[in-house]
Amino acid sequence: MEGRIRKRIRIGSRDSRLAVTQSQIVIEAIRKAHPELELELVTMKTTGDKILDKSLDKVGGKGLFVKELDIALREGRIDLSVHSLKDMPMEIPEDLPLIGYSKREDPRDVLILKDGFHMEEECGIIGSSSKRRVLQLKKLYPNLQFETIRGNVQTRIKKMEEQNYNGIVLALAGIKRLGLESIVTRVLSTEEMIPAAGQGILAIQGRRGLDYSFLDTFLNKESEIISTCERAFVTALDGGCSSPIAAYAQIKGNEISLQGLYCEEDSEDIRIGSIHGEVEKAAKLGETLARQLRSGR
Ligand SMILES: NCc1[nH]cc(CCC(=O)O)c1CC(=O)O
Repeated sequence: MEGRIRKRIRIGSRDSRLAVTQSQIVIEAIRKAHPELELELVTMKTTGDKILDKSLDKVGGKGLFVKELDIALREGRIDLSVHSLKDMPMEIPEDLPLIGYSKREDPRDVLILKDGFHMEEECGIIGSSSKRRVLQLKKLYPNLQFETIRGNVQTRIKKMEEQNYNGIVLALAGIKRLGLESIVTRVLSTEEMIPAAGQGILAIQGRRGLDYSFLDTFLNKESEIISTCERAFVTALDGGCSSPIAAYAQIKGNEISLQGLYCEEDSEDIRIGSIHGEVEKAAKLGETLARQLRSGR
């Protein structure tokens, strides 16, 4: 043996600041557990990053933020990719399985308001292109109007400051990872605003056949169960990432509870419900709640 074998691992990421920060969290965790590995970050723009002038619903297609990374993974240009679970399509290609999940960061959404604007004012424009967020905020603040806003977190904050928006809604997880907590006006509780399935969780995607045991200390079993439950709910409702669906699962001991929200496309009929049971039944619980909400119970 000629000294220490250096194994190089290339980690693929979108090139937004949040995506890179998230990938660095994973890189640091691997580095700590396996200092012998050589880790390289490979960033790339995805279709979803390139098309900024349209609402995602209009662009259509699923997995707009993952396709380029999938191709790089398949071609062996990267060895794993780091994603926000929330952005992952429900169907994952068989040859590019999800290897595992991070511990969940705070799953709540936050309001970021322009200086001097208060939600109770008679009117105001909130920028959001998420039907899930708009539906739930309309209930809380019927006085407000909503307009689509696109771009990564940085871009949206800038658009709010420079354009005709009085505020925006973002995930606290991303804001925290970027160290931007100081711009948050109000944190919305998970009852006021049920989060998106997977919000706050990072998913690691790999190539079938590769050994990912170097990730073992990073991966979180609870997040895997939570993902199973929340994504079973979304899948059973046939929803992609732009459908008005919310799902939030929590584990306590051997019990898992799931809060779900579902709204038939282009209707105002918001259905909210919850279910709980043993963690072993995570997928079944998600499917059952989906069926109950869809049938109107
Ligand atoms: N769709 C973009 C996206 N994907 C994941 C997050 C936040 C981080 C997370 O949920 O882990 C964000 C930004 C946002 O919604 O504010």
